[in-house]
Amino acid sequence: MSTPFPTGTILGYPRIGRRRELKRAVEAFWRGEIDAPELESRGAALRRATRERLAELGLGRTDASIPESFSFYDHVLDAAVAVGAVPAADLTDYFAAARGDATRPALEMTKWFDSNYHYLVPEIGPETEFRLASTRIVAQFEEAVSQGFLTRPVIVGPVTLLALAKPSDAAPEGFRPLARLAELLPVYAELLEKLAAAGAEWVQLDEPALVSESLPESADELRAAAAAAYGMLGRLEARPQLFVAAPYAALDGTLATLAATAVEAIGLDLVRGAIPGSAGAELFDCTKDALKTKTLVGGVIDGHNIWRGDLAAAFAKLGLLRELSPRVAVSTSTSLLHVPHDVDDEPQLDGRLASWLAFADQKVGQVATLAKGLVEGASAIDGALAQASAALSDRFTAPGVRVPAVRDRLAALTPADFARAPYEERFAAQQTALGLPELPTTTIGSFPQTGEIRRARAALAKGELDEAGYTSAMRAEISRVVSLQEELGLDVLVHGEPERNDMVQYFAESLDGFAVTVNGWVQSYGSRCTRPSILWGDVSRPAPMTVEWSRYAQSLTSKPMKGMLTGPVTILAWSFVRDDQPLADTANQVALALRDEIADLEQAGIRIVQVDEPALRELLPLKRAAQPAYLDWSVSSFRLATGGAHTATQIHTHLCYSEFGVVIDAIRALDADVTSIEAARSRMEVVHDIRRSGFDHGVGPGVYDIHSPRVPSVAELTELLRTAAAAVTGEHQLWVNPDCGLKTRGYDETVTSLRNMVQATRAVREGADKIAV
Ligand SMILES: Nc1nc2c(c(=O)[nH]1)N[C@@H](CNc1ccc(C(=O)N[C@@H](CCC(=O)N[C@@H](CCC(=O)N[C@@H](CCC(=O)O)C(=O)O)C(=O)O)C(=O)O)cc1)CN2
Ligand code: MET
Ligand SMILES: [Zn+2]
Repeated sequence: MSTPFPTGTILGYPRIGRRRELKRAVEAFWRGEIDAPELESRGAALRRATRERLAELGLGRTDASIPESFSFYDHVLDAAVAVGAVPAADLTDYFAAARGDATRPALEMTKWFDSNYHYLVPEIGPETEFRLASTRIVAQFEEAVSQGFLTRPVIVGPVTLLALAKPSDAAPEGFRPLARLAELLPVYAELLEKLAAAGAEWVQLDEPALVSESLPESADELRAAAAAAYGMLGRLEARPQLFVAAPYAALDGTLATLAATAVEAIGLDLVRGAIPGSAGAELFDCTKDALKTKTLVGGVIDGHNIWRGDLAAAFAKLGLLRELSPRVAVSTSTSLLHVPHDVDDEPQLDGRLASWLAFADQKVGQVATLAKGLVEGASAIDGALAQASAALSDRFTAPGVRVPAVRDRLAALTPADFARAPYEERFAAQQTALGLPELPTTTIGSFPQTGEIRRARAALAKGELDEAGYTSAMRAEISRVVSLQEELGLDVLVHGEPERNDMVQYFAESLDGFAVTVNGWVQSYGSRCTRPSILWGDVSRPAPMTVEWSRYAQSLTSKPMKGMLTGPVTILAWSFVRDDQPLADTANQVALALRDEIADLEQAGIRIVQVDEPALRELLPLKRAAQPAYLDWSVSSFRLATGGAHTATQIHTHLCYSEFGVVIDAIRALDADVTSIEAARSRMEVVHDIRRSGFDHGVGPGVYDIHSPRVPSVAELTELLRTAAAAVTGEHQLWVNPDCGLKTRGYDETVTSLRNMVQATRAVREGADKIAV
């Protein structure tokens, strides 16, 4: 008799640690302060604490309900290393693959589905040799066993690993890594056999690629791959039972594909997707029959947001799932990687707001509650369901959630509020107002966030430094950054953003309708974390947010100083957002606050304002049918934010994190006067996309990659600029800038890189007649 699937589980748990212990440990290792054995032992201590905590919160110690989802840096990298696709003999190699070193550049990093988590993109070609190169996950399972746990190892599935990989440099034109599936599967088979031999009852294979319509592979191709993969792995003799999880959206027709294989359990995201067989999610009879033999793991607790939510509705979904199979379990919709650890760890949060929230630990508690309901019947959890419902009603009616003045202002908007004067008119007015040279040089906003800056902010928070002391420290930094830019010869300056802990949290701290956390860290990539703000009520701006810093910065120079704001879509994407009204309405509330800020910046003498929207692509729905509506409201909110700017005020926007192809029309529709865009890692490919799209406003394709400490040479920058200048000709202006903000870089490399950038620009300007037009 094999062990049944646990009645309650989660797809994964935060791995950074309640106090960012993992960040501290890996960064200490990188600095050479601790050695590999010490890092290993700190990792082990964290894993042990996680298992103990999850058991305390109600997951079973020995029923495979605790996921083994630890990673030192990234779970996609872990899977790629395990199958030999990315060579890494030890931890030093492993981090070198992630971050680059003297011998190799870092792997590319990109967004994990529609989240603010970034994974490393493995490079796979016809030459890649797959072999079981690391059994770290087996060792972790054995480590758990030695502590008295029977956990459930979690691995990125073979289809997702290949679908997320990119072709290696050696691959021929048109090659897709998924073509290597047949050679990869035996390695997964070997790993599964080793896990079975170690005593694993269940293994979780994460296959979010199966829900996405935003990958190069078509749904048919992904389905065929899933059929091949789980057909083969299902037929293995000595294997653990397989749980295939499909988080982030509905499985749609791929559910039938998985149902037809021998996998024992299927995880459905029932927060994003409907119950199979319900309206709009039809099921054929043969699939219905096949599902009766599977455990259906209902992801009814939202892993991607922090609301306590409607627990009774979640339980009702499980009831509907039971009509499809006698074996139903409750889970989170996604890994809890996207949420902070514990609401009870936020003493500064308003008690009423806190009662509406569930972070990872509270969500585990919710899973345990619903599991109890599944086993003992609804009456056993009546009280808990009623409490959650009461908190939900309280949330919808509390003061600040619906503010009449904010709502009246939104209701009174007209189409004119979303449009500026025609571009040609703006262009002429701005040329007169700004008098910029050809190929104007600028940066994206932030300068390096030094330890000194962060320490000043920490001292302010602890009361060791007063407001005046903090302001003068930040002003001193702004003044240094302005002098540096003048010395470098840049044309459009920035103040450097030293006063911002984060480009979203900073605004959340000064807007009504938001709350911020103290310990609510969420991993963004590797050791980097953010504390997403909580957007719980109607948004308004009690006072100007950036004006005094910008006014001060402009007072130091006669060159134009860019005002620097974060756009509505990005503020939403990087916060936890209320779910009681359409995102479009929330975005427009944020937009109005930004619109007022732009007016105040103009009053303060600022002639250029940049409104960053790096997350425009991130929030794009995974399902095609939902994309047009998203693009419509996201573009509108940006236009509302910027639509009040004077004709002579130049509006810039900035986007990063690649794959612009699909959103290029939306970028054009933003109608920003100048758009700076990540391009260096793709060697300016994006410039051609821009040209093909008929984009005719100003554009600044990033000429160097700020995610790497490497300093680009003048020669290489000149070459890139010539490429860009040849592609971007016509009525609009080409701008020269790095890929993104410089906050994660050090000063040494920043200064040299910018110096080279300015020198390359001068070379291209002087040789302008030699550029093909
Ligand atoms: N929200 C968000 N998402 C984003 C980005 C972004 O900038 N913001 N950029 C892209 C890439 N993602 C990134 C995410 C985080 C960081 C990052 O640098 N994070 C910092 C924290 C930034 C922060 O909030 N800093 C605070 C708190 C800093 C801190 O840790 N202070 C120390 C004390 C000070 C000291 O001694 O250093 C402490 O609390 O222990 C501040 O400056 O005030 C980190 O992990 O280290 C960078 C890029 C995409 N998504
Ligand atoms: N203005 C911001 C900065 O320079 C834009 C960053 S986009 C992730 O840091
Ligand atoms: Zn950026």
